[in-house]
Amino acid sequence: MDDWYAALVSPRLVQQTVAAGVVIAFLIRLLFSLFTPNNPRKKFPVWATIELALTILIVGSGASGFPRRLYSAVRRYGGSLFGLTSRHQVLVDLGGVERLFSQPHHIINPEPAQYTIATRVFGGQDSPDLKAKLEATFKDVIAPVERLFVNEAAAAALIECAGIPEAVSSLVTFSSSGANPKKPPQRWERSASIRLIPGEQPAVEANFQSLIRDLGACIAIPLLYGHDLLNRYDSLLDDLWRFDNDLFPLLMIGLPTWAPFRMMREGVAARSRLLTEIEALQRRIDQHESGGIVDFGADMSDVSYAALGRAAAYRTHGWTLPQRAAGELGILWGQNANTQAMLFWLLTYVYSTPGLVDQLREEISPYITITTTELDDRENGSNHSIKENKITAMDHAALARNCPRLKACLFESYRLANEATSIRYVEKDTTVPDAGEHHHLKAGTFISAPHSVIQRDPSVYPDPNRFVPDRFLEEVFDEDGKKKLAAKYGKLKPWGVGTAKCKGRTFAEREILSLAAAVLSLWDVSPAPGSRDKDTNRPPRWELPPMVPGTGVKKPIRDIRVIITGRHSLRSGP
Ligand code: HEM
Repeated sequence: MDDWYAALVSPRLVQQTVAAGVVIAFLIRLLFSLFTPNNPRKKFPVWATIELALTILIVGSGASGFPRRLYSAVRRYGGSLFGLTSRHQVLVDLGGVERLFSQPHHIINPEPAQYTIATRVFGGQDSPDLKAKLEATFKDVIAPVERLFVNEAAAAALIECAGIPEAVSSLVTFSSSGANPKKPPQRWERSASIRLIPGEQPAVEANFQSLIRDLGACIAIPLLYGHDLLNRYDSLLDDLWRFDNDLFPLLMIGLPTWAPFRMMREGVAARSRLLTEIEALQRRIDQHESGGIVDFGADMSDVSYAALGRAAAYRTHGWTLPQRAAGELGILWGQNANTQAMLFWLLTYVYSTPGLVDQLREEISPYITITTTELDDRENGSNHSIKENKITAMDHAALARNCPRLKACLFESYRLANEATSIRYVEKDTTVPDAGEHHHLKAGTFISAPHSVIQRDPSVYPDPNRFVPDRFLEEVFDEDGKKKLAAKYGKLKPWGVGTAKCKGRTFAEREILSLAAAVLSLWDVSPAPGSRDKDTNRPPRWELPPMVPGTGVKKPIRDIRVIITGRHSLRSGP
């Protein structure tokens, strides 16, 4: 794992990129000081996105040397503040960032950054009308999401009815002799390029990222919008990931939607399908809420109160259906883009770390009940029976409460793959204390806090490129004074900070822990043999592909091909 990371971030490449970056930054500063346009709707400038990315590259991971010294010399402020202009400052590991970002919105405001993404990426039409509506509605559309996905009791209830045991029991549908005609592939299997491997016990080869990501999304989306949307909109998952992987980053760096290349064209087409379908859903919600006839007779009974509450707020403030669709695309994306990617990384790290799967299985086994049944497989042309394992009960609350090792694995996955950033707008002149210094920020400044800059800093996390979950484990005392292990976030901030901290965090963490625990309990996953393994006849080894920046969580540069079989120790057990 270290080798590929080292290759990816070779010092020469970093130096060249940084040198180019500093030159570009200078030009940006010059251009923007000369032609500072009016920014009446307080939008986060495109150049600030680039400045943020460059700062992470130059200052992140404990980087030192010439590029950092040069950048430090030309920046506007000092201490933890990096940035060339008074319009944007990047706060790097600022001690009081939580306090600063917890100030009321009339001083430090998250809404302008949200408006920027809503219009630059999610398809909202930039206009004084939409800006005014978002300002008036911001709190009312966030509150129902917070009530459902952050509140402990609500998030716990949501996970209980998510159908995780059933879904994970059929993570892959196979029989020993081929696809079972009575069991059509599950929705999440469709884009995983599944290949059945004949043999005594069934096995499949699959693209692990696609499979896990789509499994997570199939669990999560109905909890927000009901089952009908997923059933009715056949290409929902493909469109969502194309939008997330391809279009989102291009639009964030300011490319126009008419840019003449395939990635943009297909990304824009995926986004228009998403917006059309979400708009139709919003119409159905209104019909359902007003007691009228619902289009297609769609079942709206399981649409969440978060979706209904948001729809009510939109109606109150006069949002048009296309405006609502852009607002909802933001939530659909926010619910899935990071959560499902983190689930994939967690499982990949765990399966690829020798000995860890057994440790975790021991930790989670008291909270998951598995039933094994013997299936006669003769109807598929086989002359023996196969064993099928199913989860028949799960204690989700105990998994979240009593499994520190599993949680530590998740925290370590956040550290390696998560790239949370909080962006705010300074509405009133503000003083920022910073280790004895005080910086004075003027109203009209954007401030960004990239929380990931310390995540690979060796002075904070020794041996930073290795997956070492124990670094998040601490000994604590329980109520009876007994020592026990607990997983602690420490300096990690995967959910951002302050008033606009993630409004899905409780649910997201529980979804990931429960799904990961269920997959680990039922399935063995190993790397599929590559062409090199076939040539040399050696057993395949895990090789994690390089990571590239994503839209909140890093992405593997290519999918990982794996072999999935029912858990061996359950098959061969008594
Ligand atoms: C592992 C999964 C997730 C991660 C790492 C994550 C991370 C984040 C981060 C970093 C922010 C920005 C916070 C800031 O500006 O300080 C954010 C905002 C937000 N997230 Fe999440 N998120 C996840 C899952 C979810 C889920 C499942 C939902 C549910 C719908 C959700 C809803 C939101 C919302 C609504 C906001 C905007 C909050 C506001 O403006 O007040 N997120 N998330």
